[in-house]
Amino acid sequence: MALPNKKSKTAVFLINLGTPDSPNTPDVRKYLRQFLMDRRVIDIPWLNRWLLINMIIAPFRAPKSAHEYKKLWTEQGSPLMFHGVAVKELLQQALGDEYKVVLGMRYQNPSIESAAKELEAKGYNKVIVVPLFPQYASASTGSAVEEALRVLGKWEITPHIEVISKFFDHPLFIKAFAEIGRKYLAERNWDHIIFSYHGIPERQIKKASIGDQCKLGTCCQVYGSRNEYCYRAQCYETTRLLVKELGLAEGSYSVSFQSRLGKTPWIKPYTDHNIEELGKAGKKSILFFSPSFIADCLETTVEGGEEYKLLFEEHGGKDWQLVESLNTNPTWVECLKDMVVSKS
Ligand SMILES: C=CC1=C(C)c2cc3[nH]c(cc4nc(cc5[nH]c(cc1n2)c(C)c5CCC(=O)O)C(CCC(=O)O)=C4C)c(C)c3C=C
Ligand SMILES: [Fe+2]
Ligand SMILES: [Fe+2]
Repeated sequence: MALPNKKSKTAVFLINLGTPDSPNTPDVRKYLRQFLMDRRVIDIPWLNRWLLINMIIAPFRAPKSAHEYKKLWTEQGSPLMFHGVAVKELLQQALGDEYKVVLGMRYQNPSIESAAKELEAKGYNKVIVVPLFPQYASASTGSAVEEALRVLGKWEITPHIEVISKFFDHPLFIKAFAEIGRKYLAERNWDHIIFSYHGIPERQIKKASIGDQCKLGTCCQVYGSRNEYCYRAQCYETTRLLVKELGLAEGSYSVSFQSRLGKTPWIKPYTDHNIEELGKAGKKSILFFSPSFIADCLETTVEGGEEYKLLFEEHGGKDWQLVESLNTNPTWVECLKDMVVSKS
């Protein structure tokens, strides 16, 4: 007997980081608690992490972050969420009926567990897991995949699983970001261009060094099989490809890492230091790319679009322009489709 049609469908499981349910302090606190209790995000012993979260993050950081989230929030909610839902729908249309696309968030809602339940109930037996992080890091992709495998592994009939663990060099990912950036490059000459990526603690780079130990220096500027999973090397490679695609001149741009938390060393150079130095060096206009995010979020709109703009102005800068994220860019949807089809 032939299987019902729906059984032959492939499920596409998009996973993003997640965002609070609302910008109010209790929801932001709940989000930060779940996010930062993840041993891949704050990779210190459990008790130390618990104390840090309950003694510092929950009482002090949560209200401050809620204040930032209020600046980000729109009538449609959090951009990370509404762009995610829109991209899920666009990808579903692009892939057609042979696929079922769902979206789960690593932290808060809709959870990976609830998205997986929807698939299990319908009997999907092949799942393509797509963490929406261009560059692999244990704290982002690694955590999303760990959670997806935990949840999918509990199914009565365990599905065939494919994982797309990185796409920092996918030609359509590069093309999509370049398309958005080109609008601003055509408008005027910029004194400098920054490619800023979410930072991670240096020790997390060391832990992910397989074979050659990353020296956190110029070694990351050449990407290859020896440093395939070095997050910093993937960021430099995304930059190299974007620079090539956009035809930027050497010396007109820099790479740096943003959003650091705590006192331990994070990967360098730091974006805030980079901006201060550029301002002091007399640069008056900066175009700011954030190619570690595929949708606008707190780290692009508020940190990249507002806080860094102020910092630049405080150090003598005049014009600051954030390049918005991929959001619902059609080339980005094509990129997702291409990655899914190649795993089908
Ligand atoms: C130790 C702390 C953190 C690590 C490591 C980290 C890695 C990491 N994060 C992203 C993507 C995003 N992070 C976002 C927000 C955010 N990140 C941290 C901490 C770490 N991230 C915090 C505490 C927060 C919350 C905001 C704040 O209080 O500052 C977001 C935005 C989410 C949103 O709701 O808009 C994204 C996206 C990646 C890709 C990554 C590793 C490479
Ligand atoms: Fe983060
Ligand atoms: Fe490296």
